Amino acid sequence: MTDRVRLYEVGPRDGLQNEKQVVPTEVKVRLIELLADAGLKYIEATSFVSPKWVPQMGDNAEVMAALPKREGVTYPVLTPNMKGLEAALDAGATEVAIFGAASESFSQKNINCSIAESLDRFEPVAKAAREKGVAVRGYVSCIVGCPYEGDIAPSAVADITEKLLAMGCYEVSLGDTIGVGTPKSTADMLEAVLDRVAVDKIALHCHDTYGQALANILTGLERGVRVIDSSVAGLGGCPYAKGASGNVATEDVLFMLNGMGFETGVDLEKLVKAAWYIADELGRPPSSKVAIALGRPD
Ligand SMILES: CC(C)(COP(=O)([O-])OP(=O)([O-])OC[C@H]1O[C@@H](n2cnc3c(N)ncnc32)[C@H](O)[C@@H]1OP(=O)([O-])[O-])[C@@H](O)C(=O)NCCC(=O)NCCSC(=O)C[C@@](C)(O)CC(=O)[O-]
Repeated sequence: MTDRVRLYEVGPRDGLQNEKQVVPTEVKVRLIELLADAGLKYIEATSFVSPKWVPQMGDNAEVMAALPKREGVTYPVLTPNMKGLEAALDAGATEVAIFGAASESFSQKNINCSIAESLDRFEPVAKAAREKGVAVRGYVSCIVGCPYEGDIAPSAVADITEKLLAMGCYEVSLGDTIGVGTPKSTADMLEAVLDRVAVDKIALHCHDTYGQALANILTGLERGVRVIDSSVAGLGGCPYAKGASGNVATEDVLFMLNGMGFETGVDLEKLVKAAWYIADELGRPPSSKVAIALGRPD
């Protein structure tokens, strides 16, 4: 049996949230269509956060209303609190994500509360979502380094991961928000987490700021991680983490997984088409090696 990896596409949300220029709703929706055409089954579509904090996601309800209806495709959205959850449910979300951090300072900057307060906010969100049959994913930011505090203790990542799972998250995505991880720090962090949590509950979410993402993902794959977050064309960055530019590009991850014989169900050629589409819309080339190497499709 071929080993499967689930690619969880974050381009339309994590990828675009930091864009300074307004990206029209129809461009976001067309991107999502192209990603679904490429075979991606999890496409994080938008976030229900404060439009004052992240204006680019202010068209969340419009994006949700225009999503392509595709069998077997899930469009998760971020919901930091009950207000976000209610709006997401009204917009028809079937999967939501709560997002915490292993760093106190990052938690304050990103969601305006401490880690403990964030968990108090997430608890009712997770409960209400699950009561409505809506799946809940968890995120932990700053798994190896924080833009404000520097190195993060692996035990802090394990602590919050356990708490998010205890709240009913079906999996927790571990985010190297500013891409400072290396295979050594990623391995140390994973060792602490996997000591307490089953590997099939864990996803990796690597930013490629320092060119380490593929190596860090490989470190995760070698330890049994089989869900990888990535962003088409290498779009991305968190507005509350200076230097967080560039999620690992989905097409770079896919090229590696194909070469290693992993099954993903994603078509590289169609994915590269999506990468060039959004790059052209943003007026700059994709920041992924693979999209550049394969070139703009005819
Ligand atoms: C969390 C809050 C809302 C707290 O923000 P707050 O100011 O503490 O919230 P509040 O409850 O005091 O409300 C203040 C105002 O915001 C409104 N409000 C309150 N909640 C919502 C909501 N859900 N949707 C829309 N509006 C909302 C609320 O109605 C009120 O409006 P006002 O009365 O002033 O007009 C704020 O800090 C926020 O929106 N932060 C943005 C966080 C964010 O989106 N960050 C980027 C995503 S995380 C990420 O990228 C990392 C990740 C996941 O990819 C993994 C990784 O790479 O590490």
